[in-house]
Amino acid sequence: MEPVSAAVSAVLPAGGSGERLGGATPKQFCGLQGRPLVSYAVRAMERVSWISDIIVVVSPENIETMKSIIEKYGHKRVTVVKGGITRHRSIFNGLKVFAENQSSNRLLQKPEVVIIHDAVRPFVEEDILLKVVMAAKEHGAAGAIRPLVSTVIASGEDGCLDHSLERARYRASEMPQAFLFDIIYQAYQQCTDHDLDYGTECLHLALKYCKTNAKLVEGTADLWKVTYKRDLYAAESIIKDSLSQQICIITDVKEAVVQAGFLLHESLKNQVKVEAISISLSKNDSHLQNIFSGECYNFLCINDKEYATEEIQKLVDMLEKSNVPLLYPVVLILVHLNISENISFSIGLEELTKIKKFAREVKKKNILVYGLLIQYKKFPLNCYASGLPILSRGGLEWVLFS
Ligand SMILES: Nc1ccn([C@@H]2O[C@H](COP(=O)(O)OP(=O)(O)OP(=O)(O)O)[C@@H](O)[C@H]2O)c(=O)n1
Ligand SMILES: O=C(CO)[C@H](O)[C@H](O)COP(=O)(O)O
Repeated sequence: MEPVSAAVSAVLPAGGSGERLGGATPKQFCGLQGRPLVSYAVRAMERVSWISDIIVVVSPENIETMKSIIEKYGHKRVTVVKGGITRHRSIFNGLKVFAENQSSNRLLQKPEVVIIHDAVRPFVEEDILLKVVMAAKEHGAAGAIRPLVSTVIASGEDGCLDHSLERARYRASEMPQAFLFDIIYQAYQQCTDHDLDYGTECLHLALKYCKTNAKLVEGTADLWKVTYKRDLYAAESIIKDSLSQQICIITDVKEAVVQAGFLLHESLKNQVKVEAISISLSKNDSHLQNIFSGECYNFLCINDKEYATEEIQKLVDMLEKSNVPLLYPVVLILVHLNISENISFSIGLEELTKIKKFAREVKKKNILVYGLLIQYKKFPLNCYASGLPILSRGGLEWVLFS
């Protein structure tokens, strides 16, 4: 991705009470797949290397909750700031940490561009962040927009239709938005109490107080804001869907095994997102921990060892130690690679029975273990395994065995 030549930080307002969603827990702290909604938004920002500081603004009673979320999910570069009674007041508090010395927070380096993004919009990608930041650098302000779903109408005092807007001419203002820091900060400083208490649009403040016409950037459909209960269900389905599309390939250090990992990556990459190809299970501890905490639930463990159960046991132990919530089944595919010239598959019946027993055991913990035998040759071979499904692609031939 194109490097960003500006200091960029982000403010995530998360200080609301989620009245429209209802329930005792504000929506930003509701768990989706065991992880609070706000943590997804923080992670989306954190993954972007060119964002320096991430300010999360929460109501005073939720400061400790937010700090424990940061601790639990290992969030980095995050500062928690006390919110206000409205969204605009919360955002203003977030911006102040870059411009004014606060008693409870150290002064952070003022960015050239600041991103403002609701903490309840978890699916923001680097691509759209980059677009709004670049547009803000050029125009002073920018925000993501979407086509309107419904037509906007105005009702008269009698409760009857007064007029309706031509839908094609209007857009829904979404997030992320980005601003030259000085513009948005000056705008907030000039705001009236009425703006701070009733305003809903940051882009409008930049226009009203700094004469800055924001550039509007077409956003993706999943930038919508979790507002009602149904949105939580929708967000959870999107998360589940994306988890099922991610896979981590773990290989042994041997060249042929690593090569097979890359070949599998090649053949899988159009269908799934390959998170990482990690070499060696034991040596890459912290690398794997990151993958676990990034909530990858599918693993392909390739090796050519005769006793592969030990390898998969190691992975299960690491997974359990990582405390990743196993609410969603983890799928471990143990690939036994036969790179020898021997045509018959080299896994013994004893080892096979052991793997099957192991698979039955870990299934109780919501970990599903499957085994795959792959005959790895430069040319197609005849596979010998009666009654078992056989797939073949290029120099790989594989047989599902568990
Ligand atoms: N005093 C407030 C109010 C809102 N927000 C944040 O602004 C974002 C968008 O606001 P909205 O969806 O309206 O959240 P709530 O105010 O919590 O929802 P509701 O209007 O249904 O009460 C949310 O991340 C919310 O936590 C905030 O930081 N401080
Ligand atoms: O819609 C918006 C565009 O600026 C904001 O993202 C914000 O979510 C509006 O907040 P509220 O729902 O409280 O009016």
